[in-house]
Amino acid sequence: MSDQVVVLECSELEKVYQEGPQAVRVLKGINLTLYAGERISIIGSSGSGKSTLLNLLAGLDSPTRGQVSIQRQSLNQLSDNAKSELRNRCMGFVYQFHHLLPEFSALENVAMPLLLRKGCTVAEARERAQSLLERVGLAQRVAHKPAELSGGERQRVAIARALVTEPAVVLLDEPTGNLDQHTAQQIHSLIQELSQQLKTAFIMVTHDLELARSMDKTYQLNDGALEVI
Ligand SMILES: Nc1ncnc2c1ncn2[C@@H]1O[C@H](COP(=O)(O)OP(=O)(O)OP(=O)(O)O)[C@@H](O)[C@H]1O
Repeated sequence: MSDQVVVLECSELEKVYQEGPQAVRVLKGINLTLYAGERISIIGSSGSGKSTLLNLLAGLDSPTRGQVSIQRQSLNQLSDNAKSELRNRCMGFVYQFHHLLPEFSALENVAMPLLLRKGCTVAEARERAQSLLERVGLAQRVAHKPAELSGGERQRVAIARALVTEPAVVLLDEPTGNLDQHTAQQIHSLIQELSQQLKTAFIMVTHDLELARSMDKTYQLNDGALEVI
């Protein structure tokens, strides 16, 4: 990598789910280093632990063993509030389902992460949201509510919302998984274009091998271990 600043690191990450008397060891010692601007994808069969891994990397769940650091800050040492603050400051999220707030317009949904920050005025948040929506091709849709948008447009709004805070890393969990093939292809192109233009690091979980291969590095999660393929 040309830029060697580490934005996210995990070491010996393990996750065991207790299913009644049975322990299910889903992740068995994952090591990963992500550099500023690096774009990686993670593939793996259903149930291999991809969502579990993303949740741990985001600090939304705690590992059984091992640790995750975001910008050199170990999540194990942070309170839930501090983790939320770190997520808002450093991370963006795109899920298979858009999770937009139905009663708010596209512009308001995209501005929301900035409005949750101290020190950002409503005018600044709206201006930045407008600019992001233009960037994802939705200049004509800013006032529409989620129900008034197509599936692809809603996913574009979700991508704009993930990027509006200029996060160090964006986590994407099956971003094209809920779209028809043609729309998935358009969102695929948008993610490729934005991820190449921005300095943001991307971690994308996908079943789409072509999309996975468009990232800098592709990992496979297999039997609890992560390997580059
Ligand atoms: N909260 C939980 N309690 C117990 N087991 C869980 C829990 N969450 C996930 N699992 C189990 O852990 C394994 C990994 O699940 P996970 O959702 O991470 O897989 P995945 O690779 O994201 O799958 P998919 O591609 O189908 O979304 C599965 O066997 C699942 O049943």
